[in-house]
Amino acid sequence: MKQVIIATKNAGKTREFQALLGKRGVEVKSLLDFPDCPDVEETGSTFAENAILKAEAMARYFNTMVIADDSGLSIDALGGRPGVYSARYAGEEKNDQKNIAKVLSELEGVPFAKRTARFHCALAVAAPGRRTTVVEGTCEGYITEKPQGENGFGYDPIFYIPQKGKTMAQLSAEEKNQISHRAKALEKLDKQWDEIINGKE
Ligand SMILES: O=P(O)(O)OP(=O)(O)OP(=O)(O)OC[C@H]1O[C@@H](n2cnc3c(O)ncnc32)[C@H](O)[C@@H]1O
Ligand SMILES: [Mg+2]
Repeated sequence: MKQVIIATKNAGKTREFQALLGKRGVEVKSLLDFPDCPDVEETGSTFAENAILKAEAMARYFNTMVIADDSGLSIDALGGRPGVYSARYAGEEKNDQKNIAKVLSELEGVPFAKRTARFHCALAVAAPGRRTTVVEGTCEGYITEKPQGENGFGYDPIFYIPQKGKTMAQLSAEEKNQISHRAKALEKLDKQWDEIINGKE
């Protein structure tokens, strides 16, 4: 089975890529399999910039093709925050519960109709000697008033999807992988998948 390195240290993302790419006949390694690999500073101001930074740094480090995911939540009533700061919104320790608590307190008193938000995912594919490609996907929803559901990771317990009548964390992994920002971005790579995997320009 062909292997692909996903340049992420996030266990939740890693599980989703294992399912999403498993379906495409690809085995996923993440940076959790390479504990010595360096951290890449996410200094970009967009998801795409950060995905490119992570993908290109890790493609150089491993000297092979890698895919990086930079993602996050944009809340309209907060002017798009937490945005590219989603992972570390409540501090450098990247604590999901604290991030959720901060968002909920900032949204206190905002009525449901004004709690619109979207998840973004930018995927960058980088390989030595090849042009880096970026694709993006989004998923629309509303921020709830309290967390609900145990599945997924990050902000999933407070992200309500009207079409499902559930939060992202109340969906099964399979259901999330049909509608998520990550799944949507990955679908955009499907046309070039053969080239990506086989390393053709
Ligand atoms: O940079 P890597 O190592 O990939 O891991 P990270 O967790 O730091 O990842 P990002 O920099 O892309 O930040 C993404 C954050 O956005 C949130 N997020 C992204 N995708 C999500 C999803 O599918 N469900 C819930 N929250 C998500 C979550 O808080 C993530 O930590
Ligand atoms: Mg990160």
